[in-house]
Amino acid sequence: MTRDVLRITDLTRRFGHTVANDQISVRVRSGEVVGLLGHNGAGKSTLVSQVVGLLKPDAGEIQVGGIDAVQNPGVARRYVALQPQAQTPLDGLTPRSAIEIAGRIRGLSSRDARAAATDLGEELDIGQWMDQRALPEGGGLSGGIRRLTGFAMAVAAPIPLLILDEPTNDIDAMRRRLLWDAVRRRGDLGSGVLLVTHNVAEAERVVDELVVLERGRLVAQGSPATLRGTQDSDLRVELQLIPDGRDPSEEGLGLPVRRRVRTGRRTLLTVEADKAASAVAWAASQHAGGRIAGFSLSPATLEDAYLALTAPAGPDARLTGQEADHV
Ligand SMILES: Nc1ncnc2c1ncn2[C@@H]1O[C@H](COP(=O)(O)OP(=O)(O)OP(=O)(O)O)[C@@H](O)[C@H]1O
Repeated sequence: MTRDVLRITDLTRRFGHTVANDQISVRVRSGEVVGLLGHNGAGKSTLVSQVVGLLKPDAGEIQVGGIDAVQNPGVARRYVALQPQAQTPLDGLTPRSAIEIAGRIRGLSSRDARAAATDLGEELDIGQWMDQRALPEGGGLSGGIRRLTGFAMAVAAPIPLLILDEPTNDIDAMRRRLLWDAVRRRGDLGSGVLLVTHNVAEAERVVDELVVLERGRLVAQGSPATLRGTQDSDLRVELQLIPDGRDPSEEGLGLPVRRRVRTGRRTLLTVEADKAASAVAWAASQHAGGRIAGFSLSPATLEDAYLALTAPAGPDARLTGQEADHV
């Protein structure tokens, strides 16, 4: 039976006049990967810092593995492993020794810690750097290898709750894929995973649930399919706008559009599959008339929905949100 390894209820934290977390409720069950999304300053790190006892909430509750983490942060901390957003300090250590130390701190025997380090070196394809020493000021090991070592340290021993804060920063595309697989595997092995990321497109493939924060508030929560808010058959028409930035879709296409999101010189239109032919015909005529620079058709993605959910308000907004239902 799955159980909650993290239960956050009405969590509120202020810094002066800034409400960094405003009555946020989130749960993570064992075996579940929950993505925490939000733009810079949305309140993600503030939430994580409170879960691991680095900050005290102004109000609300945090339970980690059934322990009250606000009243007993030291006890709750035993149930959590955190890979922080900042690089883990490694100077003077090799990845192998750092991972072994992390495993020993988490209660593994020296033999099991050695085996865990070797296995993680293979899983993340960092075997060739495992015995290379990290030197001061970023010497000895690249940022990506340091980041992967930080991940391996967090997962060196099984843990009920794993918190990963931007684990894919600095990592090349091939190893990023290995890392996402490794994250999913930790969930499948029974950990609850809270994954803080900006990488919506890649996270979509590994998360069970998503929580979206925007300026301290929880603005959406649910499975990727729910948040996409569209049918699987829906399609996305992407318009590349001409340099003067005019968007002819603002004047209407003459057909229903589920969602319209503008980012810079790009507009993303989500349309039902049976309207795709009309939408493409419209886009082709706009292109032929020189009113757009180009267009493409592809499946609707979670990223489009995320951009719409977190669109800034106001007349100067560069994004147009979900209220643009029919254009
Ligand atoms: N120690 C602090 N003192 C004052 N304000 C703070 C402090 N920590 C965070 N804030 C403010 O709280 C808000 C949320 O910040 P937080 O770091 O939690 O966002 P975030 O979603 O983690 O951002 P990022 O993606 O950039 O890491 C921001 O407005 C930030 O300026």
